Amino acid sequence: MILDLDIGNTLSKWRLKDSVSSEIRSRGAVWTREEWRPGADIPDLDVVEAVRISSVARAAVLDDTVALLRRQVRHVFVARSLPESLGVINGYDEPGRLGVDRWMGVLAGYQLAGGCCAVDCGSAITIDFVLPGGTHLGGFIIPGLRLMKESLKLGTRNVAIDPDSEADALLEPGRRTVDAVNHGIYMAAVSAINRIYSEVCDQQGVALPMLLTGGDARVVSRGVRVPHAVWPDMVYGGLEAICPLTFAERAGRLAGAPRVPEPVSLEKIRAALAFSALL
Ligand SMILES: Nc1ncnc2c1ncn2[C@@H]1O[C@H](COP(=O)(O)OP(=O)(O)OP(=O)(O)O)[C@@H](O)[C@H]1O
Ligand SMILES: CC(C)(CO)[C@@H](O)C(=O)NCCC(=O)O
Ligand SMILES: [K+]
Repeated sequence: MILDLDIGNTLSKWRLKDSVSSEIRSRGAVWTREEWRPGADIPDLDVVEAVRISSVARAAVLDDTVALLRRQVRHVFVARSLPESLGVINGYDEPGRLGVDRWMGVLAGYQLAGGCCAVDCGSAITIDFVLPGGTHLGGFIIPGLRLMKESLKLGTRNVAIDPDSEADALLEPGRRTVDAVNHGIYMAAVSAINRIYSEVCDQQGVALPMLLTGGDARVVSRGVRVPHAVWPDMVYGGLEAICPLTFAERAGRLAGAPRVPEPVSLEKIRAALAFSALL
């Protein structure tokens, strides 16, 4: 079995992948904390022959995790943000400072779609761009839905947006605090994503497919007007691409990859942008 780990600021997500059939056998998430201890909600390491890790947690958390895993697993691969990988040139002035989860998303997106806009809706919402030739332009970082809500301190932090809510209902003015906050932060997130996408496609003169991932991807997806696909395993896709282990991975097949969405024409994007500029 291969253990893939995506250690975020809030949650550490894991999945177990069969190294022969490439099937995903199980998955889970635990709070990111001081030490990653096998327990009830963590897979049995005895069956694991290789681990691949993407971590944006503090260095000490990663070091402890790696030390613990190395005692029981032979191959432990830790992904890093590099100046160039798999034909993608990292757009950061200091490439190592780009969050490795973003780098994994960009590599997966490029492998699947060529140029694309990779959006990760987690603790933060990150919006990254890579052009068809492999130039990563950099991106945008805004607070995620939960962070936005917590920062308001209106006693609404425990009432999450119902992931099954209709996007249209979320766009109505709220008539109580919890709705005003939930609808407000939702609008802030989706309108930022729509606008940033249009601005960058306009600047670059190219209509790019959009891919969405992260804990809030499903609910955000309902409000994003730009054609896009949700790819829950996009960060894992980057790990598969950069450190292929199974037969399918070596052949370039990324687990759970969606169909590449067809972007609308650049003319339409520009027309929408020109219209918003008038408002
Ligand atoms: N069980 C859960 N616990 C906490 N957050 C959850 C849960 N389920 C969904 N979420 C949502 O997912 C978001 C967290 O995103 P994600 O799962 O991608 O991990 P993260 O560790 O916070 O992200 P990052 O990698 O950006 O640090 C939160 O904003 C929250 O709204
Ligand atoms: C932005 C987050 C928190 C998103 O998970 C992560 O990618 C990170 O810590 N990045 C480092 C800063 C940067 O990417 O510029
Ligand atoms: K993330």
